[in-house]
Amino acid sequence: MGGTFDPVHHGHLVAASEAQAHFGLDEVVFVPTGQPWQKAEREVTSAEHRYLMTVIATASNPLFSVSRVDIDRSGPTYTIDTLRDLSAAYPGAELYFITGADALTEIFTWRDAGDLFSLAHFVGCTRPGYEMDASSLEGIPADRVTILEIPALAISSTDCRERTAAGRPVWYLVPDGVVQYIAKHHLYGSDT
Ligand SMILES: Nc1ncnc2c1ncn2[C@@H]1O[C@H](COP(=O)(O)OP(=O)(O)OP(=O)(O)O)[C@@H](O)[C@H]1O
Ligand SMILES: O=C(O)c1ccc[n+]([C@@H]2O[C@H](COP(=O)([O-])O)[C@@H](O)[C@H]2O)c1
Repeated sequence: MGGTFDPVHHGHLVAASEAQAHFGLDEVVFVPTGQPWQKAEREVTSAEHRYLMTVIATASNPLFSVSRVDIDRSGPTYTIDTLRDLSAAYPGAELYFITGADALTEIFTWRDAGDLFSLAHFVGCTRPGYEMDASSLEGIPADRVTILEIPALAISSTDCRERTAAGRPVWYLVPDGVVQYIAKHHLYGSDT
């Protein structure tokens, strides 16, 4: 599952769990972005903080792991590179790239988009507030994409950051350890 995870929240974790169960995946690898070039206009928290929060959030699930491939590669993060690196790390594995339906509808703006579908099956998880326009998926080979209906959790990293900055709680929106990590490192303008 690719994401900026700034911070990781329960919407991400539920999407990963549902995809794992639906496809019977052996493992879900969370891949925090290094430099999310389509978010270049905004400030993104350091990759190490985002990586560590993702490790904390996933630590209790034996089927979840976190990869550093995107944060250890310099330059903008492109999924084509992510998938090539993961193919090399997991030779012979059948890869599923899990993302939100909102991100999937943008896939033809991604680098080398036409080459992505030979490397992985794409899973777009439904997300409250995002109506899926089926026509945006027309260019994807039908056998390489699945829209997966998941329990609706209207949580976003943006809202978690804004709540923290305003001194409002993010308990139960993100895992407990992530709440504590945010406070310990004074992320997102938290003052405790
Ligand atoms: N509540 C959610 N339900 C389903 N999918 C989600 C949810 N939140 C995020 N995703 C998906 O997870 C992937 C990684 O998300 P990302 O790290 O960008 O989080 P975000 O909450 O969308 O962040 P931000 O608000 O900072 O843009 C994206 O493909 C996104 O669509
Ligand atoms: O490959 C690209 O050009 C590309 C452009 C935008 C987003 N992505 C990937 O889409 C995933 C979700 O991204 P984001 O920014 O919504 O967290 C993440 O794995 C990104 O690396 C990939």
